[in-house]
Amino acid sequence: MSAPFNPSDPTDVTSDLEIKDAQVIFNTVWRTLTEDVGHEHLTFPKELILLGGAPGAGKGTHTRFIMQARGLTCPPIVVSNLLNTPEAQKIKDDGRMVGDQEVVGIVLRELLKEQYRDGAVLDGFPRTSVQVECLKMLVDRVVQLHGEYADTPLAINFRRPTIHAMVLFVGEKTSVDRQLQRGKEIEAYNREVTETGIGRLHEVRSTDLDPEKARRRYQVFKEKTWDALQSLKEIYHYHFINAEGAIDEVEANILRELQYQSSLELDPRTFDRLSPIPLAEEIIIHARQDLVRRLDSYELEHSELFGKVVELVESRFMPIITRHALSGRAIVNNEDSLFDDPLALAMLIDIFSERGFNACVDKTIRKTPNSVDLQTGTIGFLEHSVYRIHIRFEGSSIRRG
Ligand SMILES: Nc1ncnc2c1ncn2[C@@H]1O[C@H](COP(=O)(O)OP(=O)(O)O)[C@@H](O)[C@H]1O
Repeated sequence: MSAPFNPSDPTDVTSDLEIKDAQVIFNTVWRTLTEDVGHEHLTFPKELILLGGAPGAGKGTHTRFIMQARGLTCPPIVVSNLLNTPEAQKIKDDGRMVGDQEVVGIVLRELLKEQYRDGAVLDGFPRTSVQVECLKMLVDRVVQLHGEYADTPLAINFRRPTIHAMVLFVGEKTSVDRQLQRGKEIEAYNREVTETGIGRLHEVRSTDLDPEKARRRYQVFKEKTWDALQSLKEIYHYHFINAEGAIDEVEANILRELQYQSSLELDPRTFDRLSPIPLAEEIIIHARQDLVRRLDSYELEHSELFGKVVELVESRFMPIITRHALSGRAIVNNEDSLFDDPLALAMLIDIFSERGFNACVDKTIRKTPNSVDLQTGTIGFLEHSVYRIHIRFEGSSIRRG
């Protein structure tokens, strides 16, 4: 799945040395994990959403929204919260980055948890080009496991992984302003907790309180993380989000990016099975032209029947529908034998569509007893069809004078 390193490619920012580092780190982490949990428990999420962006870009703010959009209910994995040893804490306080081996080890172990089987959001990984290389190696291994377990009872735990990289972009000024704003918000919140004794104190990053440190964090992001995130573009579904705007604008940008992409996400066998069924957006493209063609063919080829259906709509349906003009909903029952011809029903639906109504028909068979065999006691029934037609349209918004 990962592209081989190509030194002549200017977009390939990873050096040979970093790849070697990554290989050593990844192999060490993978070996330890395999020894600890066993090969058949190396079950990683089916979907990984990698959330990247400058500090203050809004990763934390938008995580819940992104998870809802993807139907994920497990908690997000905030990588910096996992790095909570005293040494890591000191490094974070200085606005620097924790070592790759520690990060990769912790992240991979976390991803094995059952709750992330369908998908996980990783906030803040990968942050360096070595971490990107480790991620690629992880994905390659997971694809390999998918192949190994394909025709076994464990296949469902080893589905082909889908990787989305979502990068929220903001410039330095916004990044620094928002980090400091977050610092102020957390301080105000903590003051309230102290005064009222209600709630739990939140951790304040020292970089969120000091403009110089906040700027340094942004610089570290630009120098180490930005290119690493860019390199994900070549290999995974990459979503670049302009996150400079207001929260609802950013959410709209995210939603636009995360449109359903089943051809890329589903297992190829599942996709093949579903592909004969057209997508909704495909069938609506020519819907209007198709309707016009059908109506003209009714007029030209079945004018007598068409005339009768139009006449029936006018005399029997419209008076009832008109009475429901406020609500925009009417149900009309009809037992006319005209509709025993399926073409008449098709005409009815098309006539309503052309005039701006939505009609849908429910057919039931009504049985009326009409004879009894006195010898056997068997009752004979007369059957006839009843059509219940549900009509919807945009009702009047003016309800009172
Ligand atoms: N689009 C936005 N407009 C205004 N403020 C925002 C926006 N996105 C995030 N914020 C604010 O910026 C601060 C940092 O956001 P956060 O989500 O913690 O960033 P990150 O997780 O990327 O470091 C928070 O105070 C948050 O309320």
